[in-house]
Amino acid sequence: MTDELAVDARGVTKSFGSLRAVDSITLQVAPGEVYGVLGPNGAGKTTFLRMLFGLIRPDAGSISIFGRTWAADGVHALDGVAGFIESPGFYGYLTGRQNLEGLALLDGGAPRGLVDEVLEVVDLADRAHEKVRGYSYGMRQRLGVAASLLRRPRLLILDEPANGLDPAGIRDMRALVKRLAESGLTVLLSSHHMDEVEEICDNVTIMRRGTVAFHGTIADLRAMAPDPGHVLRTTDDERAMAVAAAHPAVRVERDHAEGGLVATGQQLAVSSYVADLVRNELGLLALTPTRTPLEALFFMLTDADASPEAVTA
Ligand SMILES: Nc1ncnc2c1ncn2[C@@H]1O[C@H](COP(=O)(O)OP(=O)(O)OP(=O)(O)O)[C@@H](O)[C@H]1O
Repeated sequence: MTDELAVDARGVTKSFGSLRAVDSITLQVAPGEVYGVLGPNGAGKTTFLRMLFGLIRPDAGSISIFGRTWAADGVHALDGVAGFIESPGFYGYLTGRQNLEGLALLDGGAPRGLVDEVLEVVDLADRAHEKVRGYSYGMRQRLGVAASLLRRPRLLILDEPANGLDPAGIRDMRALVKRLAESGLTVLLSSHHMDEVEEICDNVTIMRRGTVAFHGTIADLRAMAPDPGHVLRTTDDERAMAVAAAHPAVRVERDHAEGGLVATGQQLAVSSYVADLVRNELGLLALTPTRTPLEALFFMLTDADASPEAVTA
């Protein structure tokens, strides 16, 4: 049954006391796709993933994974699923390889060569003989992925795999997820940074206070994104505002918090405004992009004061 949905979650709800941490989430992940669950801290991402792993039970709704459910299949609902919630734990006094060998033994032993193979996939083969306590946070996260791969999963669930990583660590994790997806694995990951997922995910669900604020493809999301904004510093902001009157496609406002101006509009319109500033003999001290359009949209969708209605592209 290759065309069965990897994840089919419908109306999944979970409350803790009076707090509805996950409120009627419906989400489908097709086999082979990389799916992102995005949201700010406390949006309910981890609670949702914990329900997928059967660590907590939903109060309402249904979850099936490759057609299996907890109700009908018990622990077999997780056949073919691996991953980690929050950070994976390892023995610091053992090497990366020893940790994996120990885990493989607990699972009934791994076929010959599998530990080497997964170390290779996560790019830790040449560091596998070192003790894990000397590993960077990014290396531990990748070892966590290696441990999950020991089960030869069809679906990998990763809770904020790039959280706490430096830019190089984020780049490596992103490259790893891409490689895994190319090998045909289905990946469901959570994140609270748009830029972590926009390059690697096919579909995203953006969560806000337990509910779906957006659901669709990254391309759909890009189409909805607002115009890019630029922080502008000039030698005379007063005159720069006056020049803006001739450029109705560009919105120019004072940045009261940081000083200077913010010019918002399509790239070409902003360029023509800036050229006009130079023609008017205004000195241009800085022109830097503010948030990327997708980041700006993410903040709009998840902002506490934003409209709670879901947007489905
Ligand atoms: N076991 C629990 N008991 C009580 N409240 C909980 C429990 N687990 C989560 N919550 C609350 O549910 C809400 C959603 O938390 P959750 O951890 O799912 O969010 P998240 O999107 O994963 O956030 P983060 O990015 O910070 O991990 C939060 O308000 C959290 O405090």
